[in-house]
Amino acid sequence: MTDADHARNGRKQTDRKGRDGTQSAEREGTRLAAEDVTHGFGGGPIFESVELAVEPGEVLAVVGPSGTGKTTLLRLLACFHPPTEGVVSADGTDVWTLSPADRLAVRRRVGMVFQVRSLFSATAATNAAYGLRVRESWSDRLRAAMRRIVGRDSVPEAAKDALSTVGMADKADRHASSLSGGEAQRVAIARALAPDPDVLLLDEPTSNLDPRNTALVEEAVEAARDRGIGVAIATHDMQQARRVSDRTEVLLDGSIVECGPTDRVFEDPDDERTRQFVAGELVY
Ligand SMILES: Nc1ncnc2c1ncn2[C@@H]1O[C@H](COP(=O)(O)OP(=O)(O)OP(=O)(O)O)[C@@H](O)[C@H]1O
Repeated sequence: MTDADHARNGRKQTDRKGRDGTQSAEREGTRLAAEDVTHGFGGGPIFESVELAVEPGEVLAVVGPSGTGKTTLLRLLACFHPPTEGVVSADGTDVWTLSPADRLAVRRRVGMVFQVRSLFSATAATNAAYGLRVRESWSDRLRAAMRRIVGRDSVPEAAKDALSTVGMADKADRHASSLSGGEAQRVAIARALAPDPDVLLLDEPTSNLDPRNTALVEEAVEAARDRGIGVAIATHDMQQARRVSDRTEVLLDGSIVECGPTDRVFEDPDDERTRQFVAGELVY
């Protein structure tokens, strides 16, 4: 079965309605894929021949123990650097054959939230609006700078919406340094969501978060999917993968050992190592 077949089979049979009951706006989206990708850092490959695709309006979980290369894979999908071998493509085009300007345009359709929290020293609202500001033209940026100087700076609606999505609207004016770890992570997700990306890449978004913050982050993932965004979430938390994802890929021992609809991967895995990993019997 091809990866695209897995994608179609794996897509959950939920209707694509938003939390307010309205149908999400149809968007074309971007299909981001790793095609036969091998990557290493000079000392042999970390993983080999990885096939993976983030489909619009779908949540893909990439699961595996610590150190298997989940972060590396997300960074390759985010076009941070080229793979040692193979292709990272956006809608079928090898991103590393594009001009730097065209590749930047692809990168701007991708939001990434890193495992290490990385808010700027500013308010939650300013952080959430950051991605919008860097996409503005120079003249718009100049006007925004003038508004800040004269104290008439306003928070863009998209940043407010994104903060609402992660349940942080009431803390928009709080400085990043005063936020709890869970709140800061939710603002980081708002920052990635505000520019309305086609693809959202989340690296262990809830490691070290309490159940309430974890639930809010998972709700934001669902809201993103409802808007037609393709989400890839790297996690070592199998239960989280089961809760939020339509499709799961298991990265073990340097390759994808399992790929398919999440329910199937959990209930009837093809690979014995997946069964052991899911059952918590495989200890790394
Ligand atoms: N820039 C780098 N240079 C050299 N080795 C690296 C680099 N980045 C990652 N690695 C190595 O690649 C392997 C995979 O790391 P990666 O962070 O992708 O794994 P992971 O599955 O995301 O782990 P975790 O769940 O702990 O974050 C590790 O052995 C790591 O030490």
